[in-house]
Amino acid sequence: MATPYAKELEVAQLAVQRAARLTKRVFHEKAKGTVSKDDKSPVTIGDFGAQALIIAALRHHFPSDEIVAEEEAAQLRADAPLRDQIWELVRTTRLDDADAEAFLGGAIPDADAMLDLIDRGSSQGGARGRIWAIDPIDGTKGFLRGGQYAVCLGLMVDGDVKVGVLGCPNLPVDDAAPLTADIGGAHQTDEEGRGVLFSAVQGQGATSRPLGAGALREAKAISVKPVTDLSSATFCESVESGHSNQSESAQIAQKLNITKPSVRMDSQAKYGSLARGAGDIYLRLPTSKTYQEKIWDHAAGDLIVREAGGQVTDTTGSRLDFSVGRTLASNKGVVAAPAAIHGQVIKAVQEVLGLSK
Ligand SMILES: Nc1ncnc2c1ncn2[C@@H]1O[C@H](COP(=O)(O)O)[C@@H](OP(=O)(O)O)[C@H]1O
Ligand SMILES: [Mg+2]
Ligand SMILES: [Mg+2]
Ligand SMILES: [Mg+2]
Repeated sequence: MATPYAKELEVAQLAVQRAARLTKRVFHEKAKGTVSKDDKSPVTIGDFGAQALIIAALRHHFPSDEIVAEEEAAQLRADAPLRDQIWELVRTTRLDDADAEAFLGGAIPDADAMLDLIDRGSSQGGARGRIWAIDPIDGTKGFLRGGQYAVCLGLMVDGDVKVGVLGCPNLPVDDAAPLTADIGGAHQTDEEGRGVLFSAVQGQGATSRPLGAGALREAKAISVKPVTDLSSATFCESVESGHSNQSESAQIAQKLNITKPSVRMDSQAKYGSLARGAGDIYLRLPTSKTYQEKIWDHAAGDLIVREAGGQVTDTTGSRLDFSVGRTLASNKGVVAAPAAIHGQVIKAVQEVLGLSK
């Protein structure tokens, strides 16, 4: 019997790898074609281009699947120079391996087809059927700042995440590298030391491998690091204070007798770092009463950490619920940690947030 979701996994890994290749080209450009969206958040030509390439591969293999993706093409339809800049990137980005490129369905025919592909990510999500969640660049602010970012893809079936893939071009390849926020000294070029592809299928464990430019590289099984002494634990959180309450996380760390300062890192690279034992705890504490986390910001990372032996819940201790639409409308915040200590962390979170019963 074939391994469940083997094809979805392979398509997702290669699609993320190809999209990451496009984002790396933009990362090294001075001009990233940044425009701001109606919610004042930034988006670059890399976000749009990566979304087009990923959706092209998904449509080729799974044409009747639904897609929830962060970006939309409306702004591009009214801005021909921006559209053409993105089209040039998309047209010229492919995997080095001809078989892998052909497997993804080959080239997008023209700029209009590219816009239509980007707009295929408008599903409202929900509890029924096969729905992909795409964050073409998670951590756009990190991407613009020269820090960490991630190309994120998850597949939900009836609201339950079955496949998760994260491409992290700026994380060290070495799973044992200590967790640092910066992207490695100037000596580390892209090729030699950076770029990781994390993936997981529900019930089949989690892996990491070097992010390649062609066929998939050799994978290794990964797992969270067992924490014996909480006071020496490393906890990570957003760089952006607008995305997570950093004073509350400091209070929680204090309650847990954690002495090391937090590692502030953009994007779902935090989930990947936990899954391979580089970080121990991830705290994402609400900064507003009304903000609802997007499903594309968490679907892949949630599965990868849980398949690596971690536990991921919101601040009340409930699992993240991906079945209610484009947002985690029934959750508040995120707490991720090795399963053995998650209960202790949640207790401290609830005391500081005043949620304890
Ligand atoms: N008020 C808020 N609270 C939590 N997350 C927020 C937020 N405003 C924006 N975000 C999300 O935070 C994501 C980045 O997370 P992190 O801080 O861990 O890097 C952004 O993803 P994008 O960069 O894809 O837009 C965005 O979706
Ligand atoms: Mg965004
Ligand atoms: Mg995001
Ligand atoms: Mg994004």
